[in-house]
Amino acid sequence: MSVRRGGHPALRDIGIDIPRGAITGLLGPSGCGKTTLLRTIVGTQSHVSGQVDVLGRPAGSPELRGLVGYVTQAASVYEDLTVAQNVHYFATIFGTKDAVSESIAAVGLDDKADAQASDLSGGQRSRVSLACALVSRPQVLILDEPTVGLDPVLRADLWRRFRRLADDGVTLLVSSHVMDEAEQCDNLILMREGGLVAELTPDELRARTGHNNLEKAFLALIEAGGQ
Ligand SMILES: Nc1ncnc2c1ncn2[C@@H]1O[C@H](COP(=O)(O)OP(=O)(O)OP(=O)(O)O)[C@@H](O)[C@H]1O
Repeated sequence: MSVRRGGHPALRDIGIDIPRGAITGLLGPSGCGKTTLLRTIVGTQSHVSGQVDVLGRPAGSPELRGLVGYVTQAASVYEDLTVAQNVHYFATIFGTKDAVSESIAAVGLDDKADAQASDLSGGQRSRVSLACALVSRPQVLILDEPTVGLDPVLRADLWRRFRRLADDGVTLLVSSHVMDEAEQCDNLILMREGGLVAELTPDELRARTGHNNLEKAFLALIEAGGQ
């Protein structure tokens, strides 16, 4: 599929398969089209040509709403509500009020459940957004740079939670700038300037480039034009 944004091509002839129950990392330089690709899969992107199917249905189909969770790059929370009220709001929409506590616990915010969102740090707000996405118990979780602004301990903790979700059968697609996070992924989609550079595992990336360090491997692949 291809996407035009602002009259210019933002994605060009992308053809990928994202495996179920695994963590797929989406990596590439700023502006290469990562968010556009995520929005296309969620079904919120206009000017898409070609075909995008999610769980066997066209992206954005009404039946997919509770099945696909999306956490945008900027935390989207209601500042005048508490953490619990934010998550409860989405639980009400999806009919999953029994999942409120487990979703707040899953992002490590139990002790902040009654705090007003406006009083939280940036990293805590991001985690509220994630809890709101988890509360529908989605089968597919689309995360746009979910660990930006988080300290290394919290980052490692979130990646452990992502792994547990994948082990439970959830399909995760996670965009990142940080190549050490690529290490945590089962599969990698590497992009550049709206195009697909490669679709491979971290080990395949190392083998193809001869670099053990994934950052160096990615740069080598980019310089070689994805060949
Ligand atoms: N609202 C918009 N209108 C027009 N063009 C846009 C819009 N948003 C993004 N673009 C363009 O689409 C292309 C892809 O942007 P996108 O946000 O998908 O990149 P990205 O890889 O997610 O970047 P980053 O890592 O910086 O978030 C860029 O060339 C950008 O200028």
